Amino acid sequence: MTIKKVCCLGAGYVGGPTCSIMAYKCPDIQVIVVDKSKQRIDEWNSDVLPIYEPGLDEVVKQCRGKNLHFSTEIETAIKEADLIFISVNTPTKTFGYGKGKAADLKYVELAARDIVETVESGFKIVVEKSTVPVKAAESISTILHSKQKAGVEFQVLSNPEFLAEGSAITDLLHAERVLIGGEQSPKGKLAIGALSWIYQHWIPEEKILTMDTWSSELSKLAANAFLAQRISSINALTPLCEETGADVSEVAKAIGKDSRIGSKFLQASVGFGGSCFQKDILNLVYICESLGLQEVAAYWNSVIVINDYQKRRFSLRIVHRLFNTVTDKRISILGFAFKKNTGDTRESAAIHLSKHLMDENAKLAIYDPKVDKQQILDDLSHPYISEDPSRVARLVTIHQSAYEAGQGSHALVICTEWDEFVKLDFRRMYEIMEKPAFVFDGRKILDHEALISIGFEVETIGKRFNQSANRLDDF
Ligand SMILES: NC(=O)C1=CN([C@@H]2O[C@H](COP(=O)(O)OP(=O)(O)OC[C@H]3O[C@@H](n4cnc5c(N)ncnc54)[C@H](O)[C@@H]3O)[C@@H](O)[C@H]2O)C=CC1
Ligand SMILES: O=C(O)[C@H]1O[C@H](OP(=O)(O)OP(=O)(O)OC[C@H]2O[C@@H](n3ccc(=O)[nH]c3=O)[C@H](O)[C@@H]2O)[C@H](O)[C@@H](O)[C@@H]1O
Repeated sequence: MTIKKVCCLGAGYVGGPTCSIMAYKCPDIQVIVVDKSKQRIDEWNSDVLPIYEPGLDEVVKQCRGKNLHFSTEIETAIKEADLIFISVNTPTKTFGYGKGKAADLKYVELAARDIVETVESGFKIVVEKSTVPVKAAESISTILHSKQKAGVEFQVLSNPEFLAEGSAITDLLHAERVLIGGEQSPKGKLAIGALSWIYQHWIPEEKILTMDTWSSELSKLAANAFLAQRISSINALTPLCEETGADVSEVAKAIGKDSRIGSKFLQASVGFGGSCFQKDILNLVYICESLGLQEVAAYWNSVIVINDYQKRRFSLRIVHRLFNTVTDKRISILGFAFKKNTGDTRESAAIHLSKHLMDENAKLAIYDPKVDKQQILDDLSHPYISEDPSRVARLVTIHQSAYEAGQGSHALVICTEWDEFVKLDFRRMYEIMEKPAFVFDGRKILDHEALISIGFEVETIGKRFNQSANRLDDF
């Protein structure tokens, strides 16, 4: 079967970049990305794309209007497409059964209903790109088949996405693997073959793994759980390092040399953020609990427990080192995105850190090179973060540069590993700060010895400086 038109429901961090690369690599296919949000589609059609992702602008500019289109005409796009990706959001439920853990499949289900109500004829392949609980494809399939019109046939595939924000374009162009799960029937295999054919435009065939739908769905949750587990494992060693005088970077280097462990994803930090790790692990925990697998649920939940502990611990350390009070002290938060090279703040450690410091009445001067002012204010005004949003207006200011944020502050707190923070002129920064001037490096990116020689008091993750231990004793 030949695919001529592809449509994607959801023009977000996954739908947008994935379809842009698909259009770029498959000039013989028309790709239409649709979204319910007119504002988001308008932005995709403008010069300032709704998401920041290195390399994305160039790809979009090259294909947009040729074989890549962004539209709110959802029905038309669904009707005309041979293959439909569902790439909508699957947030953690905030109400009812499974509140705080289970994935909210409302948007996936609504997308499936949009499809079944719109399609009038032909064989349509529906591809679950969103990250979903195991057996979600089965639910989508049930919805599609329950209202299917005569002359219409659906096949549902699972094709989870493994891109990471900030490197999405490289990840998509050079994917280590593409996973396609589907029914092991002749029609299922036909659909798998059709989706595989699209990817084969740029991904070597041996990197395209095909399997049953449930294994594919579980593999996505498992991959994120394993990645997050590595971060929590290295972070769990950081308090030990700080207590004993060991250096977590040395420990990471030593263990990473063992090829069975490997060196990637061992960067200790203030805690992982992002829209998916926590959400997907909570989802896994919920599935385990629903199946009565309490020990397994507790095992995966501990990854989140350590992450929360790490964020809280770092905030406490800031308060402790600033002589146990930060009330009315100006603290510069450098970086608000959950990692560098993205403007995404979802579940960013900076939000939680800011909350803890606001609870202590600190005045926060925040700077991030890619996050909008309004986004920061919205994040901090969220009811989960500030019971009283007027506190945000009183305590938070947003700045245009690190120096502007640093002016008159008692401490710099590095929350995101932006390259520009490494290149700051710290002598200049030292001059404009209150004394003693503190640096809390939550990302371990700065030259700490150089900072100490300038006169800074330095704290970082997983390493104790003798100087700070002495000062703590003095206090
Ligand atoms: N953000 C990431 O880096 C990754 C995300 N994922 C998964 O991909 C899925 C999407 O994530 P994001 O792109 O980050 O979400 P997002 O929130 O950026 O985008 C989702 C979009 O879907 C739209 N939408 C919702 N229902 C719709 C419908 N019925 N028709 C058309 N549009 C609809 C929303 O308006 C929104 O713009 C999630 O399941 C996530 O877990 C997977 C891998 C990476
Ligand atoms: O399902 C998803 O959404 C995606 O989730 C992650 O991608 P992403 O969250 O975009 O970014 P990561 O690079 O994984 O970083 C996540 C968080 O962990 C932190 N991190 C990462 C690596 C590390 O060694 N230490 C560390 O603290 C980052 O700073 C960031 O806050 C996975 O890496 C992707 O494969 C997956 O597709």
